[in-house]
Amino acid sequence: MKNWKTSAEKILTTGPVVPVIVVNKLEHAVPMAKALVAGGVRVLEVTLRTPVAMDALRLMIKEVPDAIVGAGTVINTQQLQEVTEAGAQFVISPGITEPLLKAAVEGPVPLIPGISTVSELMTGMDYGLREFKFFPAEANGGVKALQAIGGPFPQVRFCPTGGISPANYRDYLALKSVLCIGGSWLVPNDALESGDWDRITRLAREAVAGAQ
Ligand SMILES: O=C(O)C(=O)C[C@H](O)[C@H](O)COP(=O)(O)O
Repeated sequence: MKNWKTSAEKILTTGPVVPVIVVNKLEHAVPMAKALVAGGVRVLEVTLRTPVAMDALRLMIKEVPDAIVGAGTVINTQQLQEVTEAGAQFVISPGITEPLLKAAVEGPVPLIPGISTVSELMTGMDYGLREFKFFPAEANGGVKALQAIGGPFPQVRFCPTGGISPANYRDYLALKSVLCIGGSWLVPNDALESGDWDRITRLAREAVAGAQ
């Protein structure tokens, strides 16, 4: 059923934190990705929320081969096709739709869809998926909610995202069902704007070190 070139599990077990990246200026893309890799963070989620996102994705894939670059905020099959053609190594969506699931399981790139209810989780499992984003993690009840939702499904694994910070990410990582967490704090917009790549490397390094 799935012809994925790599597994979602492999992507989500590469490191404990996945930066959720919003790129506003194309020239930020490569130095930012290099700064994250220098800090020990290799799996990078580029959200399709800005006009330059697709170009940023392509550029990071080409220029930063040590990174594992995926697309985030993929919400329909057209975007899925576009990011697949661009060479995205994984795809993350904030929610789950059957057209997206159907297209993804027939395609080559692992999809990690967002779920926030048991029913959404079961829909994804119907398509053979075992790894999910839990979104929006904090607003949806946080660690307690995730524990309860995952309870009946011991084989399922999560990447909680949404409202996670250096103050609470360890609480999520402590759960057996959590492979990694996603967060935007690793790539602050003001650091991008001021070209403070060292700060991004530092944030990445601290996040990885703190997870151990
Ligand atoms: O763009 C997407 O597809 C999303 O799902 C949204 C992100 O997960 C949040 O924007 C995470 O942001 P923070 O809560 O600031 O860490």
